[in-house]
Amino acid sequence: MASDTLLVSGGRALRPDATVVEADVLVDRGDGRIVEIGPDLMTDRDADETLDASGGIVMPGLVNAHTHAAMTLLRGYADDKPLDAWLREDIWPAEAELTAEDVRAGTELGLVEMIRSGTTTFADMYFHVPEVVAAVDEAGMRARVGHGVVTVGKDDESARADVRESLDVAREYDGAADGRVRTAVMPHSLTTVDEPLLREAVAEAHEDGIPIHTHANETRDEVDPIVEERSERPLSYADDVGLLSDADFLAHGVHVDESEIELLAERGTAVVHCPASNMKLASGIAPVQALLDAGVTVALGTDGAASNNDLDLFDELRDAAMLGKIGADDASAVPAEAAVTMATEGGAAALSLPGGRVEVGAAADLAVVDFDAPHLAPAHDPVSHLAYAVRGSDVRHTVCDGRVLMRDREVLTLDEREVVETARQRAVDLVARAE
Ligand SMILES: N[C@@H](CCSC[C@H]1O[C@@H](n2cnc3c(=O)[nH]cnc32)[C@H](O)[C@@H]1O)C(=O)O
Ligand SMILES: [Zn+2]
Repeated sequence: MASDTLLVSGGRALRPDATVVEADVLVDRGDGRIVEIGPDLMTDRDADETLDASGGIVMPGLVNAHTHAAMTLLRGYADDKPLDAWLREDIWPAEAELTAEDVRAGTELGLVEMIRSGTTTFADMYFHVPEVVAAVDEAGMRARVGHGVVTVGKDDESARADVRESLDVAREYDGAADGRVRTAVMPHSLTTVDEPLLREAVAEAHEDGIPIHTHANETRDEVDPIVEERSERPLSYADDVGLLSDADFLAHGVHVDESEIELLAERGTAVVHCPASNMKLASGIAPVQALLDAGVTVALGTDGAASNNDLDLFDELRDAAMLGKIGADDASAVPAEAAVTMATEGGAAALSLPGGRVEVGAAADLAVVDFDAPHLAPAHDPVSHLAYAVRGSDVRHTVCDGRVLMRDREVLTLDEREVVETARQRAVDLVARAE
């Protein structure tokens, strides 16, 4: 029996087989693991800390497997443009003005938003990574973080410095925040990092057991030049560069053909589907059901708040199920259970991080979702609701690594008001500098 316990009592637990059972969940706060799941485990008095889950569903904390958290500062700054113009005309010029303090403030805003919508774990590609790590440490979340590398348009020296920084921070911060922070080397994409440096970065990272995370096959404009120049598909090029290992994970995978889907399945490389970003930038529709059918690990991501425009993964769940059906021209494609699995277990698997399952021995990363709201009545099938009707604001408590990050909708680890105010101010100043 654990000596330092958190009891999540009175709710119904979503099990890995997608069944829902009336059960308390007992957590060892010492090692951050689930020690027991079952009815009436102990009285509230016997536990060191309790969370009331009555009327709610205890599910794995959601995993946002691809985002740029600090981009909350650019939420609503530039909309209604395709990827390339959006990045070059608006986003990159604004990002050039970002300071380390801005990244800290924007990241904290993103983390507050994620905690409030039941996300415990995320992957972040940005810069000023030490600030991102400090924010994750303070917030109590779990993350795989990295420095995004762009080499196009840079002289050789600054291109090399960008690669160096990505490798250096990945080595330095792996295992930070009591092990809740892991890292990856993050070349921005197959077209924004030149081949020789891409090869170097991948080889060095893998030599040290560090995974690669990159944007891949996001738009047709990005795929076509690779096909023209190399007479091969982008993921065949990626494979040749060595970045399709089973620890690596790719964002988007919108324009992948059958040969690329097969390649992903063979290599064990995960894809992070970002349906809202793909719709907003009109990037296309990822063949999610085909990826699942082939056995590819599929996770979900919001992408940055400037292309979404929020970090609520429940929106992503719903969008993934909806868009998956339109994409496959089949209403049975990407069913509710598959969407929920992508947002939880799929995410944890893609990022090679603990969590994603409510089961004994698993990391105590949990979201308790209130089912009292009118839009969740009646509840014929809780899994259906999680995919199609629940909103992030229905999350009552969020727990990561056995620690309560939000209780009764109050974030405990960050000062929500202060975080929002600071981010607002910094965003205003940032935009003024960029214009
Ligand atoms: N060190 C790099 C920064 C790369 S961070 C990752 C980048 O990805 C950008 N980004 C955000 N969303 C997307 C997307 O959907 N596709 C491609 N890039 C994106 C984001 O704005 C950020 O510039 C530099 O010197 O520019
Ligand atoms: Zn992205």
